[in-house]
Order: sequence, then C-alpha cells, then structure tokens
Amino acid sequence: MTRYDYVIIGGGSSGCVLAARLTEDPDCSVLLIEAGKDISRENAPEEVLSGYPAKAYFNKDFTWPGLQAFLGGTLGNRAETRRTAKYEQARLLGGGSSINGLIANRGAPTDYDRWAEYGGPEWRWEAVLPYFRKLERDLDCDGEYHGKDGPITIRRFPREDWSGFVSAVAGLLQARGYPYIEDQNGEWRDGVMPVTSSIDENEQRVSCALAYLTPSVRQRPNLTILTETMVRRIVFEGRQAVGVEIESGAGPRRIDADEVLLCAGTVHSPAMLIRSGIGRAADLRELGIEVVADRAGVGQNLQEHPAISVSCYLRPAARLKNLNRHHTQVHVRFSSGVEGCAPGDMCLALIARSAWHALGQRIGSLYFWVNNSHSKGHVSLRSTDVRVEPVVDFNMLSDERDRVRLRQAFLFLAEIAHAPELDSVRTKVFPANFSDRVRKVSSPGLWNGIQMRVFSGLLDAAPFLRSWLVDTLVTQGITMQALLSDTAELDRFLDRSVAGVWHPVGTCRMGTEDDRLAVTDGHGRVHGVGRLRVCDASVMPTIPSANTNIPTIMLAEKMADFIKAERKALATA
Ligand SMILES: Cc1cc2nc3c(=O)[nH]c(=O)nc-3n(C[C@H](O)[C@H](O)[C@H](O)COP(=O)(O)OP(=O)(O)OC[C@H]3O[C@@H](n4cnc5c(N)ncnc54)[C@H](O)[C@@H]3O)c2cc1C
Repeated sequence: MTRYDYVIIGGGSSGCVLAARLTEDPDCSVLLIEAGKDISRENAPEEVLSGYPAKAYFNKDFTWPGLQAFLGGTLGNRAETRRTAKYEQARLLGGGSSINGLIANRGAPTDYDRWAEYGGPEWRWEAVLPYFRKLERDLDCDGEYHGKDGPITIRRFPREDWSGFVSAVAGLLQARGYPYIEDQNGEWRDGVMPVTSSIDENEQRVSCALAYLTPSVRQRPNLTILTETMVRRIVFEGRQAVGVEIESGAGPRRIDADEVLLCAGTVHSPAMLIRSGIGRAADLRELGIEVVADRAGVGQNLQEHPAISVSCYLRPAARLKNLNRHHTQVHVRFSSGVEGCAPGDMCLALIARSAWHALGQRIGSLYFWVNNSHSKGHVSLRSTDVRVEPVVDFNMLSDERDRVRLRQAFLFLAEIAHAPELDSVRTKVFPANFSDRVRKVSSPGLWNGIQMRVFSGLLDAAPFLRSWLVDTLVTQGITMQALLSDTAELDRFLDRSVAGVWHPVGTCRMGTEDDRLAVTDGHGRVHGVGRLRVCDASVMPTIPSANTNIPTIMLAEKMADFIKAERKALATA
C-alpha cells in the first residue's frame, strides 16, 4: 500500500498552498484529496476563469449541495421561528478561491496582534506581513507592504472603469471628508479606496488551483492529486492519526500517512474532526462516535461578517457598461466609534451591478458589513454520514455591538442613497434582501436571463409603475419609509435580512492546550492527539477585518513553513 508523508484533506485555498509548498522538497510525498472537480488552466469552465465572478459563485455545480445556515441570531427572534438559508461553500479544486468574489485584502495589523494573543507571537502583524508579501505579485504598488514575485496577482480597479453610480457615491463620500486611498493593502486608515482584486492582466481569476498548482508543480513525482474523492474520516490508532478513509466505488478505502493536514474549510473541518472522534465527549457519545479526544471547542467560535444592503434603481447613464468588469469597484473603510470596536471596523462596498442578468445591471447596491464582528455561532453534526451537511448556526447580531453597528450602517446607507447629489444617477431606493428567492433568479441560466430581461424592460419602459413593481415584486412589501420610521421594525428587518459575506472562520481555533475551547496550537497541531493539524480558515481565533481569502493563503503559507521547519528538525535530530 502507498504511504505518504502528508495527506491533505481538502484542495481549497489552503490545501493548494500546502500541496505546492510542501512538495518543493523532492523527498516529501504529498497526497491532496478534494471532493469536487479538478480545475486547471486547460479544463476550467469559462465562468470560473472570468474576472466577473457572480456566475461562478451562484453555479450550484461548484458548491456543496444541501448546505444551509441559520444567519440571524436568537436575540430578536424566537428560536423556533428562525429560518435557514442556502450557504455557498466551494466544492472544487481551489475551493473558495475558485469561485469567490476575487476581492483581495488583508485586514488590520491589530487583527493579527489579537491572533498572537491566542496562537503566539508568530502571528503578530510584523510576523505575518512577510507572508502577505510572499504570496503576492502586486502590479500597482511597491514598498514595505508589497511583494512582487508571489503566485497571486494583485491589482486595483482604476477609476476610469468605475460605473457612473459608483463614481457618484465615491465622490459624495470624498466631498464629506473621507480621503481617497490608493492602496487598500497599505497603511490601515479610513477612506475611499479602489477594490483590490486577484484578477490578472488578462482579466482572469487567479485562484490557488491555478496559481499554486501550476503545470510544473503538478508534474512533481512527489505530488498526487485525487479529485472527486470524498474523505469520510481521519483514522486513528490510539491517539495518533495514521491516515484517512476515503469513499471509493468499491467501498471505503484507507490511505496511510505520517501526518494528516485538515484543510476542509470552516464548515467541514470541524465536522470532520467530530466524525473522527474529536469534539465534546458528550456530543460524540450521543452520535455513537468513539471518543478520541474530548475538545469542547470543536465547532464553536464560528464567525462571519454580518451584512446589510440598500439598493438603487439606476438611470441608464449610471449603469456599468463593460459587463466583463467586476461589480464591486470601491470599498470604503469606516470607524463606527462604538465602544469596544476597533478603528476601521466597518466596510462599505459600492456595487455597480447587483447580478449578472439584465435586472442586476439596472440595480446598484451599497453593501455594508461589520468587518470586525463579535457575534459567535457554531457548527455541529446531525449525522455521522459524511453526505449529511452539519448544522451551521452563525447567530449573527447576537452580540449587541454588531446589532448597533448594523443598525447604524443601515441608517447611514439610507441617508446616502437618498442624498440629492445622487438624483442624477438613481431613481428608486429600496432595502435589499439576499434571500433564497434572489439566489434562485441569480443562478446562471437561459430562463432566468429571459425572465429578468422582460421584467427589467418593463421597469425601464413604465417609470410610473416602477416604484409599485419594486415594492411588490422585489422587496415584497418592505419599504424604506416603514423601516426608517420605526426602530423595532428596522431591527426585525435586520434579524430577517442580515446576510454573510461567505467569510466563515474560527471553528477549530488556535490557543494553548489549557485553553478549554482551543482546538489547535499556533502551528495548527490538534490538541490531545498526534500527527494531525488543521491549516485552514477554521483555525483563525478572530475574524480579520478583511475578505478572508488572502488571510487564509497567508495562514497556509505560514503553516507550510512551520511544517517544513519541524520536518527538518526531526530529520537532523
Ligand atoms: C461564494 C464565496 C465568495 C467569497 N468571496 C470572497 C472574496 O471576494 N474575497 C475573499 O478574500 N474571500 C472570499 N470568500 C472567502 C474565501 O474564499 C475563503 O475564506 C477561503 O477560500 C477559505 O479557504 P479554506 O482553505 O479555509 O477553505 P475552502 O477554500 O472552502 O476549501 C475547503 C475544500 O475542502 C473540500 N472538502 C471539504 N470536505 C471534504 C471532504 N470530506 N473530502 C474531500 N474534500 C473536502 C471542499 O470541497 C473545498 O474545496 C468567498 C467565499 C465564497 C464561498
């Protein structure tokens, strides 16, 4: 039977980085196992390669079917009436980086100084900055913050590409005193900044599958990639991980390795640990799982960025003309000033086009999220069957600071969207709700395209009907007027409509062994067992004030160096 030095579970953002970096050593054998399809420059579908990402993330072929999540918390909602919504998590090589929104930023230096309080000084800002530099090839900026020869291309959306709507809102905010900041990944301060993206010179996505698993990396004899293969569980002998059990046509098959590296993402990594016997002992027993290690923190500490948006029906001249362009063109960093919240804790995205279809082209959105959120939820298992998705409960807005900030954000958005300075670019303003209904019409396909073209034609042709049609068919009776005149009504709307930004982190968080809720140490090693690490976004102890792909890649780059150093030390011992 073949035996590997390392088997990596999950070929997502982090898994691809580890596979590429560890196999730089020709004596180190690695098996990378991914449940979804292979993605390479030759076989990648057009919508995955495109620099316009919204068709990729709403294509159900690229995500875990059946994954649902509770978004809003229980504070303003009775538990039994809470609803779940579909929650997209990638299921293809490259993981999130193959379908995500391509926004590429890093977060605040203080985010990483907080990580160091849990995981040790190797996570403080000065220690992670060299890894942010290592991973990137920044086409626009130089200096102490930037790298020039890493695998991930980074660039900013130039002003001349911004739509009329985005330019008008950015101009309004600048006139109100928010400075223009050229480099989102430079010094951390509030202001209006062009979005930084991982799109290359040819307007194509730069995913970890393409940037790290290059043709020459794939040719390494010490790297094996198995796609469309599901790992069922990690196999233990006593408390030592010895390999994994995969599904195969002929039934379960065991693959042995010296060390197992879990990179299945924030939702599926804790599920894998629990299924394999690591979790709260009482929960494991209830599911009939033999206890390998009693770690109460597995699946806890789930965090996301709670978001809300206000949309505007755009006048024709203010719409995005080049439909290959990315829709999120500008970010605005704000400080809420709410007690206990860090500077730059809020992010506003100015969105030129709200979906790929004709109606989306006519709607601009102001999408605000709490970038330094405090609410915590959990992931738990409902079945030991790997095909049954876990329970995912974000419990968003359960921390009062998040609720206050999102309410404040909504009121600010409403004021901005109605400002007379924007009269020339928009007509109707309405609250947006990222519901399953919206998802359904946003999934790519001919029928959705035809329906949306007919509907948007009607909205353009009959301005007298527009307001009524939007209130009745788009927002289903929820009006700005009603929300702005009654705080209780607004809070109910926030509970119902709060969305995430697909940035789940924290469910296998790092910390010291005597920290009851820590799952891993600062090097990803799982407490209580041997030869097993978690190396993905789930180990982040707190959510960074950033979109999470670049922080995850940084984390995986750093983990790869820890593993290499430990291997070297073992070999010379
Ligand atoms: C729709 C969407 C939009 C996003 N937009 C942005 C953005 O614009 N900018 C940004 O910075 N971040 C964005 N993110 C977040 C970012 O992509 C993630 O933070 C990042 O990809 C996390 O990496 P990961 O390695 O932890 O997990 P993932 O990349 O999710 O990788 C986990 C991998 O493990 C595989 N896997 C899971 N279970 C098993 C199993 N049992 N057997 C085998 N394989 C398994 C999965 O199929 C998946 O490929 C977005 C994410 C999504 C989903």
